[in-house]
Amino acid sequence: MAVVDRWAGLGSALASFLFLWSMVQRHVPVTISHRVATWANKLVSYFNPYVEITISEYGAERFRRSDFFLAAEAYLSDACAPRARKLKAELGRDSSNLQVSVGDNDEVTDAFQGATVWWYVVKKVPRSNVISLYANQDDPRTYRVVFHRRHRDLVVGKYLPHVLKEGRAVTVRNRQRRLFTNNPSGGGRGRGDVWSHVPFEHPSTFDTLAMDPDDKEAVVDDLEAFREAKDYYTKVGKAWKRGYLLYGPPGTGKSTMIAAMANLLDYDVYDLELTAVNNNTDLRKLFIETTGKSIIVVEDIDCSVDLTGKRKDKKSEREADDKPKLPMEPEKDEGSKITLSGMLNFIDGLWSACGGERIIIFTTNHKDKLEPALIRRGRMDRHIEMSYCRFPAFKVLAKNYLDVEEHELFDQIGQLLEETDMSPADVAENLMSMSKKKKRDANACLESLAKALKQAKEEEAKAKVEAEAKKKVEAAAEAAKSKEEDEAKEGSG
Ligand SMILES: Nc1ncnc2c1ncn2[C@@H]1O[C@H](COP(=O)(O)OP(=O)(O)OP(=O)(O)O)[C@@H](O)[C@H]1O
Ligand SMILES: [Mg+2]
Repeated sequence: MAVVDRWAGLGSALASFLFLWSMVQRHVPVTISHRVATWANKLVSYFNPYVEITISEYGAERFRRSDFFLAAEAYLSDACAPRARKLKAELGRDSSNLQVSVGDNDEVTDAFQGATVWWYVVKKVPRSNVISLYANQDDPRTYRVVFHRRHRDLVVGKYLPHVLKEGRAVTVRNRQRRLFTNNPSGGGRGRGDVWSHVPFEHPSTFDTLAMDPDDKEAVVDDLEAFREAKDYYTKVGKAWKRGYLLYGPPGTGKSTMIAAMANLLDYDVYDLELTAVNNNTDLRKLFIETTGKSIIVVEDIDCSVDLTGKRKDKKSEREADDKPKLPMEPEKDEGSKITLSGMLNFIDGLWSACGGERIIIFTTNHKDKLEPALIRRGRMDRHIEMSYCRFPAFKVLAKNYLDVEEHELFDQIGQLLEETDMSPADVAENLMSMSKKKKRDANACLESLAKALKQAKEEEAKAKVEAEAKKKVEAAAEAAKSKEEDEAKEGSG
């Protein structure tokens, strides 16, 4: 501790000064003691050639850790941790590598363009009767950066920006991507509690996603263009975000595609459960608490809440209120009160521009049930249809599941897939079926698929015949009824 040794003498002088100072404070009026304090500061800085900058863990936004503090922490762990004596070890990205950072109350030295900089990590211990407002349960920490005053311009103008840039780069490198889900509204203890998260570890990629190759390429191009388009969005005056509507029958790969998107872009995923959000204000809070480089997903948007924008019939509401309630039945007010306008605000209101680099995805099985305002272009910029498995998509699945690119059954299966609607999930299930020897065998799996397709085709044809027959019976009954009515009219006339 070179700095501290050199100024040890000054330390004891300061201790005597502080004693005298406490006496002065007790007996001298406030204005005079304030002046003495100012002179004392000037005196110390005259003799002390070292300058100190502090970086607090919680800045002006008391509930959120300061970006600069986090960058400094990452920078120190990467560049300076090897020289520190007290280290903290944590699991990093993918839980496979170890992250080492500088321990509390330790000191590390860094060199930058001929200047030496000392970093001190100081933990602030709160007074015992103070209730902490910080989101994190740990006591807040502060970095003290100490350097000679002749390096002031270098440190402020170049070194600290370098720390910020490098620290951010290290954070991105070590980032463990996360899958967030919202906690029920009102259940959290503070702002930091609105989302819970687990590591995001879905293996899906666009290579393993079965869909038409041209459509797939178009989606990948669109995502990559979005990622690079920060300047473009600024130029045209648009918030840097993009909306996707994924629609199609169950098991066609909508959720799988979201995971592939997150893996392609290296983004976090926020899975928003709308039924757990009480009202528009809570919805906005949730949005504010998301970070950039993320995908916000609302699955099955048509089933989540009533977003038709229509007011409910007053009479039916009153009737519902009059019905006797079970003891455990929640009060009506406890339900979700998210409105269409709240949802539209969520997608493209002023708040939605905060942070930038966000993708919002809605999924649905019934696109036609959605309020057109919710999914108009500009809100949901791209509508992607995920449909039943056809031959090109099947080839991807056969390659993934069986490692087979050509097979004598391919023609037959291709033909059947054009004539029958089977979801990729069902096709995949058949490709995973085991042969009698409990070993995955390509021939057996493809035969099982062909058999399932033939069966599905027969069932479809049977259902069609039955539906037509039912239609005919209904039409005949209708005709007989109207004939009877006509005869009755004639009789009475
Ligand atoms: N296009 C696809 N490519 C690869 N695998 C698929 C595809 N579609 C479905 N699967 C497989 O089927 C399973 C179910 O698919 P997924 O959950 O993505 O369907 P979904 O469209 O989201 O269905 P739902 O509408 O019921 O939510 C996945 O785990 C995946 O293994
Ligand atoms: Mg799904």
